Amino acid sequence: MSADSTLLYLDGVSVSFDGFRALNNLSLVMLPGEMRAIIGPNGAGKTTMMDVITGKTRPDRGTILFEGRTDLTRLREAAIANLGIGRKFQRPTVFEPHTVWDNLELALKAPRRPLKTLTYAINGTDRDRIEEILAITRLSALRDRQAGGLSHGQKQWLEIGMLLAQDPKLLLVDEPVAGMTDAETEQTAELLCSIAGRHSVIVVEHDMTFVRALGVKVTVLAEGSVLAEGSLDSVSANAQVIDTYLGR
Ligand SMILES: Nc1ncnc2c1ncn2[C@@H]1O[C@H](COP(=O)(O)OP(=O)(O)OP(=O)(O)O)[C@@H](O)[C@H]1O
Repeated sequence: MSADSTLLYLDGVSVSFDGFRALNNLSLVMLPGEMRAIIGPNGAGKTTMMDVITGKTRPDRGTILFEGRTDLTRLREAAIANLGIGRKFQRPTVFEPHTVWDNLELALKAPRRPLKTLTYAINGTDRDRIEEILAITRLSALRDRQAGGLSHGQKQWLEIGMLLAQDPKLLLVDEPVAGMTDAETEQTAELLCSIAGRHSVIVVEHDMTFVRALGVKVTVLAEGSVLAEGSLDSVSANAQVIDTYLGR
């Protein structure tokens, strides 16, 4: 596929650590607005893939293009974040002493926004955007609650909301449902489905119930390369995927 119409284009990306190939000729294409689930065994290279996209790790070789033209391998982490690539790590990092609303307001003011000034005052548009994010993340009723008092799942949603406040074009989400209840897991799938389209989303997750609930194309990584790609049903029926990851 030509890179022109893609949001993210990885071609032949390799990374070695002390001679060990964490990514091995990895190629992957994401379209604007697409959500993709990445699965694979421990050590398959999922985190390393996120690291090369966000500039935390430099690939030894290969092409990584954003919006078909920006070469991410030449940019630093902050510059990549400024292009509109947001990342959510596994553990929630919200400002615990602050309220849910204040966390979202702080995120709106954070550096990605060109309007940031010391005299920033919240305007109606920002207020509407916070209301919208509260509704998406199901936190409207908890707006005045201290973030530290939220459940683990609610903290994860708040952090996703804080990333949404920065209006990313691409959101990378690492194991969002680890430690969540079944109900929270289901709600997280709904939340991510509701933001796909407006944002592209890459979700790394081991929880197959959650991946099924997302209902999106799945990429299976193993030994630093793509082992299979397609619907969860099709990759689950793939003999190599069963042998390497899902088990018989
Ligand atoms: N900075 C590093 N130095 C040395 N080896 C590393 C480094 N980062 C990753 N690796 C190795 O690269 C391989 C891929 O690791 P990675 O964390 O990307 O896998 P993963 O698919 O995210 O695994 P998991 O599901 O356990 O999170 C592993 O064998 C890991 O030990």
